[in-house]
Amino acid sequence: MCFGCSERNPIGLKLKFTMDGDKCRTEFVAGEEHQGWNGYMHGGLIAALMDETMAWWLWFKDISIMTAEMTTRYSLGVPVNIKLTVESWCEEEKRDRLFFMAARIILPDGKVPVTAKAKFLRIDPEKL
Ligand SMILES: CCCCCCCCCC(=O)SCCNC(=O)CCNC(=O)[C@H](O)C(C)(C)COP(=O)(O)OP(=O)(O)OC[C@H]1O[C@@H](n2cnc3c(N)ncnc32)[C@H](O)[C@@H]1OP(=O)(O)O
Repeated sequence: MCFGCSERNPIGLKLKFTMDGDKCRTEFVAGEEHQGWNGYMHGGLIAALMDETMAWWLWFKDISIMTAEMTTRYSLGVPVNIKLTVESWCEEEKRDRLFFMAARIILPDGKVPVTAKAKFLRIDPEKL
């Protein structure tokens, strides 16, 4: 019952993903229950949105992974109650095992308040 994408997780984000060319995308509207500071989305949840969108890029290609490392750059606050677009893509792959991924959040006016980079390692799907 994934916190990011399961329809059955009662407190989950219930994200749905699509692949468009080399990008994986989802949309999300944060509510007041997702706030940190008043009116702004909690940074940990922003990271979760991006982690999940990068993981799904790999999942669409049938690659089972774990996040091994992630860096998030918060340049602007992310307001609640507006539609966010989250995009991810793969920047590099090493030995068919280590995937260098990137993601960004896009606001309705085109501003990019947060970007992330992460390393994902392929794991044996039987271990999931
Ligand atoms: C339906 C779809 C649902 C999708 C849901 C996705 C959920 C979102 C994704 C997540 O949030 S996953 C949860 C958060 N992540 C974790 O809990 C991961 C915890 N860590 C682990 O399980 C292991 O450390 C890991 C699987 C990442 C790696 O363990 P391994 O035993 O497979 O690897 P090992 O430590 O032996 O390292 C293998 C190689 O990778 C290298 N490596 C490990 N960590 C690295 C790193 N951070 N950066 C670069 N290289 C790294 C390591 O040096 C080594 O290089 P060599 O092969 O050359 O020796």
